[in-house]
Amino acid sequence: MDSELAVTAATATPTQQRTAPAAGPLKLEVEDVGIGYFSQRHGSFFEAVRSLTFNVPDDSLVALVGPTGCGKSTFLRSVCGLLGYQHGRLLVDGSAVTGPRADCSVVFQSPALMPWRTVERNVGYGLELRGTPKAEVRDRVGHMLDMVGLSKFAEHYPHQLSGGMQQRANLARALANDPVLLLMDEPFSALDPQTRDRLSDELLRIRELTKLTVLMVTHQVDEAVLLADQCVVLSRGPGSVVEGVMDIPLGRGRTVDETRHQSGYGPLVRQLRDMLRALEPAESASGGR
Ligand SMILES: Nc1ncnc2c1ncn2[C@@H]1O[C@H](COP(=O)(O)OP(=O)(O)OP(=O)(O)O)[C@@H](O)[C@H]1O
Repeated sequence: MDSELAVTAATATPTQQRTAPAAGPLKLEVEDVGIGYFSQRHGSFFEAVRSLTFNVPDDSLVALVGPTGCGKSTFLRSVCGLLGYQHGRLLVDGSAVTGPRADCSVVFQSPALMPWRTVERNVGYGLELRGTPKAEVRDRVGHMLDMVGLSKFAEHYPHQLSGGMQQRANLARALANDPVLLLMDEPFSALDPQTRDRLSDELLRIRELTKLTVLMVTHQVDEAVLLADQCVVLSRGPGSVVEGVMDIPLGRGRTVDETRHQSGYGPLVRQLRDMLRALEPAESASGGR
C-alpha cells in the first residue's frame, strides 16, 4: 500500500505535482522563484535557478535533491536571506524573505564552530547576539546539549570533539535559536556511515520532540528516503525547475534501521534513483551508478 501511494505521486506529471494543494499551514512557500549570479568581471548574468514552485508544510521534513550544480545550495542561501532572488514569491512562515532572517537556522556540511569558544558558548552564540538574558541562555543551551547528547562535553573545545560530536554541537547551536525553519545543506555527508545513521536518528527524534520543520539538501538517495516525508527533485542546471515531487509515505517516529526493513523502502529508493538518473546527461546515465 505504501509504495502504491508513492507511485501515484511519482508518476503524476510535473505540472500536476507542482500545483497539488498542500494540506495544513505552510512553513515555506516557493512560487516561481528564480535566482542568478551577476559576474562583474564578465559583465554577465548566470541563471542558476529558473523557476521553483513548491511548499514545505509545517512539521514536515522535505529533502531537496537533484543533479550536481542544479542550484540546491543556491536556493537554500536565498531562503535564509543570504542571497537575493530575481523574481517570484518566497515566504517563510507567511512573511516574504527580504534579507537575513533570525528565524531560519542553517546547518552546513562543515560544522564551522568557533574554535576559541567552548561547546556551550558556541551553542549559545546566537542567543548572546540577540541579547538574551544570561540565565535564559544557560537554561536553553543546557536543554539543547541534553537533547543532542553532549551535556558532558559542554566545557570542551571543538578540537576535542569527533566529527560527529561537532556536527551535534552545530545542530544544537541551530536549534538553540528556536527556528521556524531549519535548513540543512548535506549535514551528514562528511561523516562515516555509522555516525551518519546515529545523527539521522537524532534528527528524527528531535523532530518528533520539537515539531521542527526541516528543508534538507542531500546528494544521497537513501538518506532522502530514510529521513524525508517528501522529496522535491530539481532538474539539471543551469536554469533548474522542479522536476517532480515524491511523497515518502513510510510513517513518522521511525528509526533509519526500522525504515530500511520496511517493504516500501527499497522501491522508493529505486524510484527516486530512477528519477535522478533520467536527469543525467545521456553518456553518464548509461554508465550506471
Ligand atoms: N557565488 C557564485 N557565483 C557564481 N556562480 C555560482 C556561485 N555559487 C554557485 N554558482 C553556480 O550556480 C550553480 C548552482 O550551484 P549550487 O552550488 O547551488 O548547486 P548545487 O545543486 O548545490 O551543487 P552540488 O550538488 O554540486 O552541491 C552552479 O553552476 C555554480 O557554479
